[in-house]
Amino acid sequence: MTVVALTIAGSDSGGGAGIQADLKTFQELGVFGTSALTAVTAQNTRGVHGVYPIDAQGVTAQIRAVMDDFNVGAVKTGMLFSANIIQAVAETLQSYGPSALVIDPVMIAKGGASLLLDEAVQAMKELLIPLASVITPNIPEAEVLASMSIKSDSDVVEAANRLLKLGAKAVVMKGGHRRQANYAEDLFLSAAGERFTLRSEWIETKDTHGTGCTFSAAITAQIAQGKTIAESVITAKHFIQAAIADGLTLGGGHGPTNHWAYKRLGKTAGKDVVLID
Ligand SMILES: Nc1ncnc2c1ncn2[C@@H]1O[C@H](COP(=O)(O)OP(=O)(O)O)[C@@H](O)[C@H]1O
Ligand SMILES: Cc1ncc(COP(=O)(O)OP(=O)(O)O)c(N)n1
Repeated sequence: MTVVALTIAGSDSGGGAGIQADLKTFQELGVFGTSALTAVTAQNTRGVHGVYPIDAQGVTAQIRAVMDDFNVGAVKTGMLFSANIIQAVAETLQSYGPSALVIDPVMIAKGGASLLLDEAVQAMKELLIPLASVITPNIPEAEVLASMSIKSDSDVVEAANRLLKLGAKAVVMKGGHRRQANYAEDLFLSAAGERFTLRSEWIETKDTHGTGCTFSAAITAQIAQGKTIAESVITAKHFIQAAIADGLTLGGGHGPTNHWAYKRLGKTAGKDVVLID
């Protein structure tokens, strides 16, 4: 049976992040990818040169077109840009009943461009996060959503707990903005009480464009195929580790990760991922 996943996100013309990263990841993990565009960005490895949002009605129509025709195993959201779009996405998904939902709360691109208006943060907290099977913030995003600064390990745990209180069933606090010695550590916490850290070797590279999109898309693909949230997060960490380890040096800025690496080079391309309870 062909498994279908839906990504609701922005387009990255440079192909490393956004909808393009999601669809490449779905494909590599054996899932048929569908999409609803929220915005078009004029973007490359050097930065974001323009943001052109789709109106909320258009976003709703795309989601409906997919949901009315396919049996969608899991949905992910990426760049949502405005409160109007967030409201449209939340209401439309709810009208189809509960489905597995991975929220990557995209706010700011690597070069500093804003991909979420300030006015949209409250809508994300109130309307969307309560629907999340899992939310995958990086540290700056978690600071905004949890309304606190994150400096220590205990801050990471406290912020994750605050996100669970907003209604998410699970949280992955990504460690790409908080290097720990030679490691990139992601903390998984669930409302059901599961907790573990995924530790991988830190890879010295500037080619990390789209890491968050690729990681959350890999989680979505796994959930769509019937894996538990925890199993999906573990596989996704292997996928992103391989994709960064064998990154593509394309363009003059932050090059994209390599979506082929996980299948071509083996689980982690020689870079281990360790699960710490
Ligand atoms: N230099 C790196 N080496 C190894 N893993 C990394 C590196 N940078 C990011 N990661 C991993 O990539 C994933 C995405 O994290 P992060 O970069 O924090 O997200 P975002 O792209 O949303 O800012 C996480 O699993 C994180 O641990
Ligand atoms: C269209 C679009 N969506 C999301 C992002 C952010 O992607 P992310 O994976 O967080 O990677 P970086 O931008 O931090 O490299 C984006 N840039 N564009």
